[in-house]
Order: sequence, then C-alpha cells, then structure tokens
Amino acid sequence: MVSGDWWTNPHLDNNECVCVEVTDPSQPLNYVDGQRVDPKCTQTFDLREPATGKSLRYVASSNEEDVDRAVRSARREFKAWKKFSGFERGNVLKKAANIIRMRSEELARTEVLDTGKPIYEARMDIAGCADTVDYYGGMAAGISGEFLQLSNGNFNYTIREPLGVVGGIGAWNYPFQMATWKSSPALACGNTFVFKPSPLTPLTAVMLGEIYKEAGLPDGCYNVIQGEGDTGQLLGNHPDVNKMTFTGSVPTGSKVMEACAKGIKHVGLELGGKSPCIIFNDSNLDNAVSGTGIHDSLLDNAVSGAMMANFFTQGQVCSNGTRVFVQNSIMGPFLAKLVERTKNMKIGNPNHEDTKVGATISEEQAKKVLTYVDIAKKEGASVLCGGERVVPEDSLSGGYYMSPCILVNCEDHMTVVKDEIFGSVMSVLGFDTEPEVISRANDTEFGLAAGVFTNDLKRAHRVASELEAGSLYVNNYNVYPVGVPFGGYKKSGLGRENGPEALDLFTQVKSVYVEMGDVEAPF
Ligand SMILES: NC(=O)c1ccc[n+]([C@@H]2O[C@H](COP(=O)([O-])OP(=O)(O)OC[C@H]3O[C@@H](n4cnc5c(N)ncnc54)[C@H](O)[C@@H]3O)[C@@H](O)[C@H]2O)c1
Repeated sequence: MVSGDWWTNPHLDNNECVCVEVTDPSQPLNYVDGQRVDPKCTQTFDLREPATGKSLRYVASSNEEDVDRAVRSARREFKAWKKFSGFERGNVLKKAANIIRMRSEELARTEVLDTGKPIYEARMDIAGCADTVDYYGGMAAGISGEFLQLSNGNFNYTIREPLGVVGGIGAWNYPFQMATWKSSPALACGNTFVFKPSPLTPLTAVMLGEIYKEAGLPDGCYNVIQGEGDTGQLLGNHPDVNKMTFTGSVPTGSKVMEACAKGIKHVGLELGGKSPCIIFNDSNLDNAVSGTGIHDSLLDNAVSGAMMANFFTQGQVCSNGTRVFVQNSIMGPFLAKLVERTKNMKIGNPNHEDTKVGATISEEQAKKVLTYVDIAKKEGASVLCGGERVVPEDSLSGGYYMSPCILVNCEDHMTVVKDEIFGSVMSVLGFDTEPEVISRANDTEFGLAAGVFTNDLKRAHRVASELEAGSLYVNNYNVYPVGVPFGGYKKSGLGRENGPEALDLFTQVKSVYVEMGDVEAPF
C-alpha cells in the first residue's frame, strides 16, 4: 500500500512519493501461491525511477528453480480452477475489477513511479484495465461449446476447455495493462497463469496478484516471477507451460516462438510496429480555411489524431502511427497547427496534474531515441520542433526527458521512417493520391495499426480495407475501448488480445461424438 495520501497533492515533488511496499527491498516482488516470496536466485537488478534516474530498489531475479516453483503452483491449482463454472470464475474477476477501481489512484501512482508516464495517462490506463477485467468477468459465464445433431439420433457436442498453465511475458510501456489483458481472459477460461513483467517495470504485477487474492482467486492461479531475458527464456522453455503470451519486440518474439515450436505450445505475440496515419484533404467541403480546402474541424481532428498517434507515454506505444502521411495540398496549415500544439505540451514531473510529457523509460532508451533524431538529420530530414534532451527542473536532472519531435522532409527509405523507434519522433511525409499513399503505407514489414482521417465515408472504408494492419482507426487514433480486439498483421504479431477473440485463443476444443445406436463395424 502507498503510505499517506501524497497523491492528492499535485504540488508534492515526486521525490517525496513513497510507495512503501513495492519499493522496500525487504518486500519480495515474486508472487507465488498467493504470497510474496523470496526467490532462490541470488542475482538482482537495479530498478531506476525514470522521472529522477534514481535507484528505487534492487529486485531479485528468478532462476530455474524459481520459475519451476511458480509453474508447479499454477499446475497444481489448474486442476481445481478449471472445475469452477464460468459464472464463478467471472464473479472473481468482477470483484477484482472493483478492487482495481477502489485502488486506482495507488496503482496509477505506482505505474508513474515505474514508467515515468504522466499521471493523467496512468489513471486512464488503470481505468481501462479495470474495465477489461470486468469485461472478461462478464464473458466467463458464456464460454461454451456447440451441439451438432447427426443422423439416426447420434450427435456431437464440443467443449471449450482451458489450455492449462499460461506463461505471460510483458514489455515496459503498459505494465499493469499487460498483466491484466493477458491474465484476465486466461483466468476467465479456466487457465492458471505465471507472469514475468519487464525488469524495467516490475511493480504493479505483484499488486494485481494481491487484488486477485482479495477478490477470491485461489492461491496459485496467478503468479509473478521477476527477471530479465534469461528468466523469460526459462518460462518459455518450461515443459509444463501450455501457452505463451508475449508482448515485446520482434527479435524477442521470434525467440519465444522458437521455444514454443520446440515444445509444440500455443503462442500469442504482440510485437512492434511502424504504423501509418493518413490525413486526406477533403477538398469538396464547405468552410474551407485559408484557401486550403480543408474543413477546419477536420484539420483540428487530424492534428489531434496525429498527436495521439505519437505522443502518449513519451512515444513508447507499439501501435503508434509514426509515419504521418499528409496530403500535400494541406501540408502548410497542418504543420502550423501541429507544431503550435506540440510545443504547448508541458514536459515535466509526471506526478503533476498538468504534465503531458513525462520521462522516457531509461537512459538507454532516451539515448537511442535521440540518436535516431541525429540519424534523421544526417539522412536529410529537418526537425520542426523537439528532439532534444530536456531538464524540466533541478530535482529531475537525472530523469530521462526529451521534447516531442516532428520531422519533415522525410522520405520512405530513411532509417527513421523504416525502423520502430519507440519514442516521441513523428515523421511527416507528403502524398498526392490515394493509391500512392496506400501503397507507401503498406510498404513495411509491420502491420499493427493504421489510421485514416477523411470526411469521405466511401474513401474511409475503401482505405481501411486496403491497409494491411490489425487495428484500424477512422478519424481517431490509439483509442482502446474495452471489447475491441487488438493485435498485428505481418511481423507485428500473432493472435489477438482484448475482445471475444482472446477467449478462443485461451481455450481448446474437445469434440465428443455420441452413438445412440449399435456399432456397425465392417470387420
Ligand atoms: N503489440 C503490442 O501489443 C505491444 C505492446 C507494447 C510493446 N510492444 C513492443 O515491445 C517492444 C518494447 O518492449 P521491450 O523493449 O520490453 O521488448 P523486449 O523484446 O526487449 O522485451 C520484452 C520482454 O521479453 C523479455 N525477454 C527478453 N529476452 C527474452 C528471451 N530470450 N526469452 C523470453 N523473454 C525475453 C524481457 O525481459 C521483457 O520482459 C517494442 O517493440 C514494442 O512495439 C508491443
């Protein structure tokens, strides 16, 4: 629990925030059999606060024995949990959703501590997570098979059964979201779960374990092991894990898939992206501004959309539309509004209410992002604004802050336009025609998301159907209402999270044939 009520005072300096249990090194962050446990592993890793760069605590890693202990706990409890009715499992999840809502401020503050994202965003994240857990709580009672009438009174029915023990591995940009998006559909279907969060953001996954327990989840159904890549590898290779659900980069996803291939395990992959956000000039509209032919509100919406497609969580969002294609005839007014609004985003202490840009996750990631800006300049792009390290105030001088960057004069072949940067760097590219932009938008190995801004209804649906991506946005970007499936085409992933699709992916079908007559054997 968080001590005191520091979160109610937006003027408190982040250094004064004390999340006692999660930052106290004597409190273990592994969670097995319904309690925090000390791992056997003697290795630790340093957890740093992105907002200040200061060490929060050392976190104990998990070795083979620790991973095995968590998987055995999940295996043991699977036998009982799968026998609960869907309705009973759903009730546990719905209670957990309510506890998440009651503890939302504490969870949001811990997420800020771990990720450096601004508090307004962390609150949105936690509210969305509660909704997801609630959603799967509601869906659990409806998980069922089908009945098929056959000839002579014979029939067949199917049962949707859980897979067994599911292993989850998360990235660092949405830590609580990854723990909830993966565990709640898995648990709803009757699986048990072992989760390894990113070593950069280990804090809230263990809080979720305590919330599930309070909601009535039997001990052993949800477990957390902390660690780096080698711990993730041990989990993926464990013979008693039946499915891996992974979020992270393409190279690591490929390794996880390889481990699953060896063990013939189910695998779900949520990987990287380099998504397009396409902004058309609907020139036949009234209320044209400054002779450009674009409707004022469409322009405002398009600028808002481009910013939402790039600047949440310091640009560290897998679905970001970092290639912003703007029809050339509206480039001038679009850029003017975009730059004005981007410069107005307040960069600062992520715990402050008015902060819109917090800290990048780590020094390494911040340096990587700034290096990409340098490469872009060398390859001929121009910086319209941002792309620099920022020190918002003296007390945050060790934090990893940078100003959101807008690049123009970009070309499709440039490194910055091809690579996933995972930081606040938007590349703006001009285009003239619809076929041209569709072809350029699809010219990528990724296919996670895409956006199209237009007031032409037919064009919107035509373009949406042509774009090779798993999540399409028409006249908005990066919105994730509960129940909407999410996941990638091409190298952006396999399978879907969220929505009813996830339930199919956490179950397997057992088919039962029933003979009502005599056996007519040809022998
Ligand atoms: N599609 C999505 O839903 C989604 C969401 C968020 C982030 N991402 C992607 O995640 C990436 C950024 O996250 P990251 O830097 O944490 O990714 P990463 O691939 O470096 O690490 C992800 C996780 O895998 C673990 N890991 C590392 N090596 C492993 C191995 N050999 N076997 C098993 N696990 C291993 C890490 O410890 C971490 O928990 C970006 O590419 C981003 O696009 C995708």
